[in-house]
Amino acid sequence: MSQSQPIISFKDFSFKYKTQQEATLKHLDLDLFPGEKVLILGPSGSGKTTLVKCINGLIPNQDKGMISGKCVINGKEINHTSIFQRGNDVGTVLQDSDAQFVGLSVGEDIAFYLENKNVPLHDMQAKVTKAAEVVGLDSFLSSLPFDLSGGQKQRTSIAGILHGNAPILLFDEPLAALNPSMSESIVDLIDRLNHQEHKTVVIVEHRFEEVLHKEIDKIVLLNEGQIVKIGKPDDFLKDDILEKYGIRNPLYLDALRKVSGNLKQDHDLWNVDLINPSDYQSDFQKFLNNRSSQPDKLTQKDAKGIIDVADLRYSYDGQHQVINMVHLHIKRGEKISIIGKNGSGKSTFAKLLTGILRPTTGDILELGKSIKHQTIQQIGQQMAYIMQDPNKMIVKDTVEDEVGLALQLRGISGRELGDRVAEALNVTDLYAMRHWPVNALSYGQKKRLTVASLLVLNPACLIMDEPTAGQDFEHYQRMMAFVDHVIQQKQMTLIVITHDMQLALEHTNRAIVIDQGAVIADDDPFKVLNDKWIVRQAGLRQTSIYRLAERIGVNGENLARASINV
Ligand SMILES: Nc1ncnc2c1ncn2[C@@H]1O[C@H](COP(=O)(O)OP(=O)(O)OP(=O)(O)O)[C@@H](O)[C@H]1O
Ligand SMILES: Nc1ncnc2c1ncn2[C@@H]1O[C@H](COP(=O)(O)OP(=O)(O)OP(=O)(O)O)[C@@H](O)[C@H]1O
Repeated sequence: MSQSQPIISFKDFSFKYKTQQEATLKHLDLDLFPGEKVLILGPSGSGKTTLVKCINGLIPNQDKGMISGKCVINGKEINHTSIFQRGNDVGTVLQDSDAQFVGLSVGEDIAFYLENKNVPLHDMQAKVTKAAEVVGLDSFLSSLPFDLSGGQKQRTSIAGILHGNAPILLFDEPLAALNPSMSESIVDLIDRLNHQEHKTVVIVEHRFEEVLHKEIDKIVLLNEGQIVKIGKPDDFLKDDILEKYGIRNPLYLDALRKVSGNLKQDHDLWNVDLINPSDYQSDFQKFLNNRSSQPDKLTQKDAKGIIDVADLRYSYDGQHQVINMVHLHIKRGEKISIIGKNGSGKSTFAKLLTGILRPTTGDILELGKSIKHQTIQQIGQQMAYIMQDPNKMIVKDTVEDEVGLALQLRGISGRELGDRVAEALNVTDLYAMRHWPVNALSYGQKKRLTVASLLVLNPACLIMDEPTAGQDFEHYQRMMAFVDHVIQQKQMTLIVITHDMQLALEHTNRAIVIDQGAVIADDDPFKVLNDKWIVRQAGLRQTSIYRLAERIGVNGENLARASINV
């Protein structure tokens, strides 16, 4: 790789948003060279997205503020380049794929990027079809954006940049909405664009283990708007620097550290396939001999049922069956993950449980009663649905008003209202902030607020859509410790919809796997991930711990259970 001229260069660069008192990026010095693949890591709020915006032109063209120092992208200073000119140098995939849709259909959206380059029509059709095939959306070319699942939208925006001419590609959390096996394919695809088309690639992603599926040239670690360290992945993995900054190491490295104490330093640590298994075999055998490989006793054996699904079917258009579930029984106190491919029907199922959608045929019994004749408010009283983005749920201006809203709508007032709001605020650790305006809360606090505003109703079940997506490890741990605490204190059932296999293993004791609307597995999550057929069929990923077990020659399910439960 020629290191003559950087393609992205920051020299003593600072940026302060117009509305902020202090600079968000401070005195950055960073050179990235043509053909490099770079990962930007850092805790939440460290300035990663702000850095991305400087590269793709949103700063200073859309987000105004004060710049000092110099930032040059492909030979042009950012102060003197419009956002359209920058589009020729930089292709971007954003975290919020809703915001990126410009076409009326998937095909139009992908084509939009080619139209700009005056591609002849027949070439364009072939290129659009090819791009859609690469991301597994060829049968969705005429679908409307609003008819797509979250992950399908994200795949469309990735397809859109495949045939552009921009030499720099930016990916801001590209994997957050993708099912695990698709995210592996996207990491492969990014690697091909980097190696075969010589694109310079900059990725921001919290799912570090999944990005490391292919080699990264350089990691830039940011904290509070400053660069803490630049280096190769192994420079970060051999000690605990990432954990210090709230970033989680790959699971297999955690296991190696727990079991063997010190890592053998002479290996490439970034890839589980490059470690030397014989170095670790006896340590792992000893470790497993000393530990139980039995699943946690399911304390819910005698618990009451709260959800019964009977011959449930749902279709949006009267033709395609999106949900097709024969039978499902869920008890009080269970902690369940719903996992499966993008578009398999997970969100549709959650919307049926909460009364947002109504079954085409069949029924759901909740606490023994059919939901057929219940209103959405009545169902919501027992089934609390927490969407992924708290900003889409909050309607009131202050914390206390938001939490009281659901009770007021049900005619509750006076002392009872005050007591129940105070209790929910206490459980969620928001009582001290009860008079705060909602917009002064951080993302994590807003998420807790959405939980509080549904907890006041004393629901039987908390249904959470990707509770930890887009959050760094520290926030992830805090969020899940909080959820575990609430569930236990209130004896509730937890249902999480997630693509995060680590979350399913660590915080749930039953995984329901959905494929094309049907349940194809329903078991202990450690067992589910040990079944290669299910993993492949449902687009899951075993996590690096199972691969480590395979290399060392021990049982993957036992190793994952023992090392995660240490
Ligand atoms: N449009 C904006 N106007 C004012 N301040 C902003 C704006 N966008 C971001 N900030 C501030 O800049 C800081 C860094 O935000 P940024 O989104 O760059 O962080 P991040 O590292 O990408 O975080 P995350 O991992 O949570 O996405 C935050 O403290 C935020 O308050
Ligand atoms: N409003 C809608 N109208 C028509 N079809 C829809 C609509 N919403 C979703 N679909 C389709 O229903 C299927 C299931 O979508 P759903 O959102 O339930 O999937 P999911 O498993 O939650 O996916 P993801 O993991 O990507 O969030 C998909 O094929 C999707 O295209």
